[in-house]
Amino acid sequence: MTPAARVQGAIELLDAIIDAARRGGASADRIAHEWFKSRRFAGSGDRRAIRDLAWRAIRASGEVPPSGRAALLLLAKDDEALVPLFDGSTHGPAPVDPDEPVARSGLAPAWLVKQMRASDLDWDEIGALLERAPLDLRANRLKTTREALAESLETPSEPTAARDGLRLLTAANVDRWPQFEQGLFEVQDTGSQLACEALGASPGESVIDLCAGAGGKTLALAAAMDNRGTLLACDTDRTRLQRIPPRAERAGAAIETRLLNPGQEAAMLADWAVRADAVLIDAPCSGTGTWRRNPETRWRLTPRILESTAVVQAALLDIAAGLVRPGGRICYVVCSLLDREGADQAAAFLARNPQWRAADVVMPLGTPRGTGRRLTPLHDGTDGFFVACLERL
Ligand SMILES: C[S@@+](CC[C@H](N)C(=O)[O-])C[C@H]1O[C@@H](n2cnc3c(N)ncnc32)[C@H](O)[C@@H]1O
Repeated sequence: MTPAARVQGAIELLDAIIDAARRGGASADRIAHEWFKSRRFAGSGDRRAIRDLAWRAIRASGEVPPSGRAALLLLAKDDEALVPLFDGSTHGPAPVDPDEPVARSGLAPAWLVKQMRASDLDWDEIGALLERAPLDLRANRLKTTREALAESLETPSEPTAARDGLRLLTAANVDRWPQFEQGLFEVQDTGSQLACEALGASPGESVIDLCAGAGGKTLALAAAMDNRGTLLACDTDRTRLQRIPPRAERAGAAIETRLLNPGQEAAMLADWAVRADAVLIDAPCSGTGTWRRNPETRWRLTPRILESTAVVQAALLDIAAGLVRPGGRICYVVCSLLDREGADQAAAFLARNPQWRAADVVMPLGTPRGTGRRLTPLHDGTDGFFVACLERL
């Protein structure tokens, strides 16, 4: 493809991403995957260039842009090399009309920026949420050590602050590596690894991962527990939960799964009432801490979504409280940097549950926030997280 055709490709891909964001459709990653699948003529260099341009444009536009072309024109304002590629050539974009719309640059929708500023995030912190994320691995201690894994990799890496973590120093397609097939590692952000460590799950315990999704954190808990004790992964999303057994098999991890019906979680976990040593709640949230990976999700959030998610978060905390034995604990985690979803939720839980207290969040990174700790890309080089540890008296 010519450079101009790549720009036109990025415009068309962005149009599909913008449309999905407006309709609440598939994620940008999924759309890009499907888009390239139906355009086999694009070689790997074309794909990389088109994706790179599209993601740069997503990062630059704080609000949903009027069109893919308007988003690319925003990039062209600061990138002189792009302007001559609007050349009207056969597969390239039409020449620029000085009166046509250009997307507005910005970090996020105004209402969201306001919430972030109220959560004490300065402009540098918000800006860092839109930078590129590094690629972190977690060595699977059920099968190897991080030192042995690092030595076996052809790509250079360095240890992270997480117990089993490695950060790759160059980009790589890790899911094609034999070490991945053998279950020697998982791809997992350092912040996510630290959130799992904060639960302090140990061998022999009875542990629930209440919002396990596809099991990213459950696998880390299984490794911490050395497969001894009981580890139950729950979720209300069947498709996600179904991904756990094959992943657990590859990792050699012992994990039970249980699908929950929304609104009936406590009843469906009645056999676990007041029994768990520890419950991890990796609650559904706005995902403001993961914009480095999914920058278009900030176009999808609304105050109403934020409020309804906060209601679910509070309910999950109360459900978890009914599962924990006296002396047991909850680790409440959100990949969000908004206090509404993090520190305020933990504080509200403690206010309505006098038989619970805040415990220290044992973590080598982060800064105190309310009764918990906050990890941010700028301060800690991780995705953004809030983590609180709560203990039943
Ligand atoms: C942040 S994601 C979990 C990610 C997962 N722990 C991981 O590390 O990959 C939040 C999950 O909560 C689940 N969820 C939403 N409402 C729930 C509920 N009422 N009970 C249990 N899980 C719920 C969602 O389906 C989603 O998979």
